[in-house]
Amino acid sequence: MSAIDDAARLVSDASRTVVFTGAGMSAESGIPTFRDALTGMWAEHDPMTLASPEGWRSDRDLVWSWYADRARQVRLVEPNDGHLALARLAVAARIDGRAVSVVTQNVDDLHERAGSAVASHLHGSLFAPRCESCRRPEHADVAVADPRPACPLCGASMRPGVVWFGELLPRDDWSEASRLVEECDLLIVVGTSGVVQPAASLPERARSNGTPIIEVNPEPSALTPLATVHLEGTAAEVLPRLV
Ligand SMILES: CC(C)NC(=O)[C@H](Cc1c[nH]c2ccccc12)NC(=O)[C@H](CCCC/N=C(/NCCC(=O)O)S[C@H]1O[C@H](COP(=O)(O)OP(=O)(O)OC[C@H]2O[C@@H](n3cnc4c(N)ncnc43)[C@H](O)[C@@H]2O)[C@@H](O)[C@H]1O)NC(=O)OCc1ccccc1
Repeated sequence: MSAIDDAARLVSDASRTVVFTGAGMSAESGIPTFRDALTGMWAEHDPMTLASPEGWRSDRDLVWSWYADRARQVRLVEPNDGHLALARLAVAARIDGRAVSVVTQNVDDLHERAGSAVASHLHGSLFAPRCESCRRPEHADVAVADPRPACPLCGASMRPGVVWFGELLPRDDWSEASRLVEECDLLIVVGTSGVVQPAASLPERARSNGTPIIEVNPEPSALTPLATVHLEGTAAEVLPRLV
């Protein structure tokens, strides 16, 4: 039996599937992966600096503009066949009482725009700006505002609603993701290099529970050794073949 047949059987036998996605999931929509995020005018910046509290404190305008640029980019693209296949998988599963939950590291809204209910945005969202002081949330449209807006309530600066390196993950999203992975009977890992913690510990937890893992990635990743089945291909090519 081929790897795709093995994977398709695991998918059809599972009753509680979790799909854990990274930047590779959105690559075919035209959103560069994190490692390639710095193309064009941002090429001269270090992502870890831009995506950190230190980077923010040293240049709020630069960091805000980077995120506003990324939010505008996401609004210009569409979910790809991989996103659409996952939404279909969840609908098909729900019909016969099974569950498919999406846990993502991505800060774009392409899963939602494809029709998936995202159970957990581990690293926040480009479209959830909030006040850096009173934490007052603002409308998604504020995320693409340039220049950087102030909080209408306390006058402090708005900040992107993402999780920066060195920041704790949103408690509810982390506990929901941990619960779903603990209880799942299949984990599908799509388009992640598996190097960012604590997110990358979730597949390790599934593996230690003996849960089968399907990995979809054109390259080997840090998570490939954990995979029961590694499907060497892209999200938009492979996922439709699992539905
Ligand atoms: C780099 C790493 C070593 N550093 C960390 O993990 C740090 C520090 C750390 C904590 N614990 C540790 C333990 C050990 C070592 C380090 C640490 N973690 C943190 O800081 C976390 C917060 C991490 C969250 C950071 N925010 C992001 N994003 C939001 C912002 C933004 O987006 O700007 S992370 C960001 O990068 C990550 C990128 O990874 P991937 O998604 O995997 O993307 P990547 O580009 O790497 O890979 C793409 C993959 O797709 C594949 N691919 C490409 N095309 C396709 C395709 N078409 N189809 C399928 N696959 C494809 C490629 O082959 C590749 O494999 C994503 O998670 C993304 O969200 N906070 C924290 O732990 O707080 C408490 C604490 C605090 C201080 C000290 C200790 C503890």
